[in-house]
Amino acid sequence: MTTTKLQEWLEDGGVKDLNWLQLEEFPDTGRGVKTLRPLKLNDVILTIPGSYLWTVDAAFDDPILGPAIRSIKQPLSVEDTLAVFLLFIKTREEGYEGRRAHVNLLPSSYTTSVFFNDSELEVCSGSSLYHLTKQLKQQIKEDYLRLVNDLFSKHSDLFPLEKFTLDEYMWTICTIWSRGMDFQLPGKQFRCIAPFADMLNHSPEVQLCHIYDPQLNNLQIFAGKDYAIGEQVFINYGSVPNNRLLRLYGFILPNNPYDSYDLVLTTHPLAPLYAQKVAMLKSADLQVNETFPLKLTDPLPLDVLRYLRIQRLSSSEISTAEAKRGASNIVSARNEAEILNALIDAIEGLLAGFGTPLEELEAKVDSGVYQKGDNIWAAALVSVGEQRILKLTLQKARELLALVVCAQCGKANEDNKRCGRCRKVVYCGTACQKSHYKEHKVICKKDVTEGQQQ
Ligand SMILES: C[S@@+](CC[C@H](N)C(=O)[O-])C[C@H]1O[C@@H](n2cnc3c(N)ncnc32)[C@H](O)[C@@H]1O
Repeated sequence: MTTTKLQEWLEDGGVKDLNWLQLEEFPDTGRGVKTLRPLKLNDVILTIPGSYLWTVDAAFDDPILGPAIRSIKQPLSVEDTLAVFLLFIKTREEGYEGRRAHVNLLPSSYTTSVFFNDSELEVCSGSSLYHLTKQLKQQIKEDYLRLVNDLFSKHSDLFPLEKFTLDEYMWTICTIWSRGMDFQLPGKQFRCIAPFADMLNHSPEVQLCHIYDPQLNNLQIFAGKDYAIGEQVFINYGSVPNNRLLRLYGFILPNNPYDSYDLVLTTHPLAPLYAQKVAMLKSADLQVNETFPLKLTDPLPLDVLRYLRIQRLSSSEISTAEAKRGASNIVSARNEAEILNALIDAIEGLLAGFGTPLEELEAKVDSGVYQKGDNIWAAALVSVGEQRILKLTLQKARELLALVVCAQCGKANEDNKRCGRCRKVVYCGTACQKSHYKEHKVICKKDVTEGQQQ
């Protein structure tokens, strides 16, 4: 794979040790970087000077592009500034040899979910990926039209519309999503694309090993583990779930340990005691519009319960000590039953919204109906991952509800007592316990047996 021009440009800028790194096609990850020497954990592999990065500042400092993007009344977003910068360089016929050498090495197409056709996307209908992808496709069109209106049409010499097409804009946005590196610097977010470093693929098995140093103004890549000669070198893109991997990077990791489902909770301003509850949420470190990642390892986080407990406080519960403490524990049996029933209804609704149910999708994936690596296979696995998490959340919510409401009559009393044997259900009294015995004994016995076998 010829990287000579890019290499020469970077070496002119003082980048060292590039001759130890080589681009190569790898079976599972596609093109990546191979090391031609052994590396030890934390060895510096690559240092790219700040002036070689694609950044908002570099776009603004460009003598031709800068004045045009500075002239816009409504400033461009970071993403759009980088997109215009990349497209501008891509369409230049002279000058910018180094940056153009980099652009020429970028993939010509992407497999991020916005490029999926309808039947590929339909496989994961109901998932958060499905909804977000539809929104993003629309958003990209709107952003492109705004750029045409605010920038391209005003500087047609720099941005000829036959080259600055919607398809090119979409390609550029996906370039930024899949290759951009984000860093939290004191007081600001910093986003860049680093030539050559952007050829490194992701592995969750290496340590985080890319940093931007604002003092030295450079980007450094370290070895995230020990490598032998000829091995592929990876960086770690972070704890990214499959729905996000497919949306931003166009690939997934089977059995991804970071899979999650983003549960969005909001409270309507017309809800009773709204102002007081918003204040209570705030003092409990929660926002009124919050997104909670439900994870395989924690499918029902305490913060979801705290949010819902506060949201559903009655006027008499709002001044209780537990509510004031941030509702980490049950506020009242009534409140707990209400929030768990609401949560169960909501999760059942979400699961019913998936076009293909979990069991059917799992069977299809296992039987090889979908070719491994295809878009449709990746979409199916995202749906499987999200549905598995939601089912775990549902199970957890049902288990908690069974510890609050009488298994026979459904009453949520403070003094309901647990079944002395399995301790997984509660009763409001012996009458209910006796009436429920026939039904309960099957599970009660089963749970005790399972417990003994473990
Ligand atoms: C920063 S670029 C890495 C270099 C890229 N493979 C290339 O050829 O230019 C990120 C892209 O690499 C691919 N990629 C990275 N890590 C991967 C992995 N573990 N499995 C499959 N594809 C991966 C995805 O297409 C992703 O969008």
